[in-house]
Amino acid sequence: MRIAILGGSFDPIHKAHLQIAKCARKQFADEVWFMPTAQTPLKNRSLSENHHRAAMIRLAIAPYRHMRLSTLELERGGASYTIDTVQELIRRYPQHTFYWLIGSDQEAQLAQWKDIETLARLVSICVYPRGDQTNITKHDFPIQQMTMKPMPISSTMARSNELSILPYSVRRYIGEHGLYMDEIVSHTMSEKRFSHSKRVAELCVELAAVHGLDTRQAYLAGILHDVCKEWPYEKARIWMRHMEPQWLNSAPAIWHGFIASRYVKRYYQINDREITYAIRWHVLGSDSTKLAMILFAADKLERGRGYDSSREIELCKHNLRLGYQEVKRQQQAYIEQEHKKEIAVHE
Ligand SMILES: Nc1ncnc2c1ncn2[C@@H]1O[C@H](COP(=O)(O)OP(=O)(O)OP(=O)(O)O)[C@@H](O)[C@H]1O
Ligand SMILES: O=C(O)c1ccc[n+]([C@@H]2O[C@H](COP(=O)([O-])O)[C@@H](O)[C@H]2O)c1
Repeated sequence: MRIAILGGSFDPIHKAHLQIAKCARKQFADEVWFMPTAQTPLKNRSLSENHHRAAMIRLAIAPYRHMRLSTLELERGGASYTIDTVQELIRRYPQHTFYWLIGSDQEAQLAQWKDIETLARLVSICVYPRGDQTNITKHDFPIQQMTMKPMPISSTMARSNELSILPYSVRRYIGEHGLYMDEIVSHTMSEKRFSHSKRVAELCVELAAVHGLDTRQAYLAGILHDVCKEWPYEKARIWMRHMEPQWLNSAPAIWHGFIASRYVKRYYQINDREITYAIRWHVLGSDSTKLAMILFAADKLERGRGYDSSREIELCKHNLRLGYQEVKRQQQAYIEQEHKKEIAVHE
């Protein structure tokens, strides 16, 4: 059989990866195998855990009969040099002919690949166009230029909050496991607010650990709680009108909790009700769940707020309900004051 291999970090797999595989299948290959790297040579970024990247590939290729996942490089570990992989594939499957698929950004780097000339003798290297890149690099070895309608997308874009470039199943997986959330959230807000969100998430984890709660849930609630806070007023109003009409006449300063609880569910596929409930009530406060009390308190008490909150933090650790009530009492006056100001501005 003719087997086309698409190697990559797949952190995460996106729609252009699938498109390359579909084109290869249509153009010449009997099967396309996805080969996630353990460590990608020529890239320094540390990758998400192997099992997550492999699971997302499995989900993305599930609808396609001629696509498979190979975990050969993940199992081998270390730097994933393609020459080592191809030699191993030929040894294991002498009956097959192998082709190596790359995007045109990789073509420009081929001269730096380990033993590239030997590699080019063992497999046909097939280059798919990427974005609007049209330069064709000259090589001393043969390259097949393939055709595909260019798709200017990347895993980096997905990790920067452009989740529509991912198959739906992969989006769901990311939400379910809270992958990339720091990086994604950092692209939705100012640096200052992101630093605040990080500190809230860390304090949520600290308090959750003391009270025996799931620290992963606590971290996600903290990092996501302000994800809609910097939305423009008109955009926030549209969401409130459609999703939360009963709160539309409340102060806009308190909307972002309601909006974020809906938004993280819809856009990030965070379906964990503990998390969405805590986010929903982080501005007004709710003592219905421990996580909601923790997030409310951590938002006000995180250590970068510019005042000494150590007494209240200790109180929250010692007795969460008492700590929460104390913070709520201190915040009540502030919220009422903000409410009055907002009404005055928008009347
Ligand atoms: N939009 C695209 N068009 C064509 N080829 C692509 C595209 N995206 C990725 N590829 C190719 O798929 C292979 C695997 O890519 P990889 O998993 O590193 O994704 P990536 O989007 O480049 O990731 P990152 O943004 O993290 O660098 C590489 O050969 C790459 O050139
Ligand atoms: O073998 C090499 O020297 C080599 C150098 C750079 C990249 N590669 C392979 O190219 C594929 C795409 O890499 P990347 O950086 O786009 O994730 C992946 O399978 C890498 O192992 C291989």
